[in-house]
Amino acid sequence: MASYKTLGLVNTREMFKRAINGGYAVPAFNFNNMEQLQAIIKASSELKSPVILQVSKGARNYANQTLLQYMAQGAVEYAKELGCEHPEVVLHLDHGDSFELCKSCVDMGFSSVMIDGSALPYDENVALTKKVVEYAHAHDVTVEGELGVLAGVEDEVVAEESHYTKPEEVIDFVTKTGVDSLAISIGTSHGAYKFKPEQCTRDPKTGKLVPPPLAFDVLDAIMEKLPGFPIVLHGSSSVPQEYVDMINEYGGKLPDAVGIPEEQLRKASASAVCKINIDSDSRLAFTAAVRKTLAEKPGEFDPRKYCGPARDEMEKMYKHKIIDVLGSDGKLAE
Ligand SMILES: O=C(CO)COP(=O)(O)O
Ligand SMILES: O=C[C@H](O)COP(=O)(O)O
Ligand SMILES: [Zn+2]
Ligand SMILES: [Zn+2]
Repeated sequence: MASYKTLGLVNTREMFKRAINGGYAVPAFNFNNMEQLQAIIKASSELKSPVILQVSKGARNYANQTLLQYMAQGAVEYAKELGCEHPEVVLHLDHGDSFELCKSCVDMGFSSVMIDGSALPYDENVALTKKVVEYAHAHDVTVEGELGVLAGVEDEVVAEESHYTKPEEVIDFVTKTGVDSLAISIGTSHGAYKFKPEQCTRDPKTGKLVPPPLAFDVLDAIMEKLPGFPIVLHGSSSVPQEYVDMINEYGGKLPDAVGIPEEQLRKASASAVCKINIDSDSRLAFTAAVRKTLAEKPGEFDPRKYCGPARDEMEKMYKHKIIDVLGSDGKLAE
């Protein structure tokens, strides 16, 4: 049993209050390996941004839960070495799917957990989320719940089955469960293929796919029901075309990958959306740099020689998100 406070981590409570009042969003970046974590901490520390380190169930299986916990603890110290006197780092469970998993993360020193009951019938989602909240709050750990279903590979939901969050449900859900933040569905989805080509139009000049806009009317209706309440957007990678092109140029095959235009994420960041989840863009940056390096230097077999450039590319991408999209640079409390 470890308390996140002894690990130097913080929960999301104050962080989200400031983000809503300040009109910006805190980046929630997933990590599965050392290079991603280094790039996230370097970007957020140098830019004096609060940051949420997200660990999925898949990440725990891939990297080992104990190792990840110590890595996050080490990340706080690394941030200090980089000149951040009081770093604000949250260690968050992404898409927790059971009470047991959430409990185990709380017990291991996570400062925030998501319980994703969005695919369950409404009453079961309420009951499960409430149970997690009761346990987590007893340890001062904050909880993210979810209403509405995202389309996407990870959710095993096809676009037609996704549905937007119902604004008429949000007050009841938040009141009954006691969650600290709410993930909503307004048209984002997980992965690098957020929209089918037939859902998009094509830019006549570039021939690139232009996705349909997010449902900002639904977001507005939710904000009206829950004034000042922290809202979370999942599936918010923009799938930068430069990475898709680079991957395809160096032997990859990502046809018609398309994400959320950054302009829309900027607009969301200025609203009550105070946490924006980005994972796929990091995978794309990493893969693009590795493919390029190995294609240009076929004799290379030292992983540092291709993971190093991949790490640099991710750091550049994270910095761009922080400065140009979410606006969380310079927002540490210190
Ligand atoms: O929502 C996410 C993690 O929970 C990540 O979304 P992306 O796949 O768009 O990066
Ligand atoms: O929600 C999806 C996140 O991008 C995590 O993905 P993962 O489950 O493959 O680790
Ligand atoms: Zn979900
Ligand atoms: Zn997600």
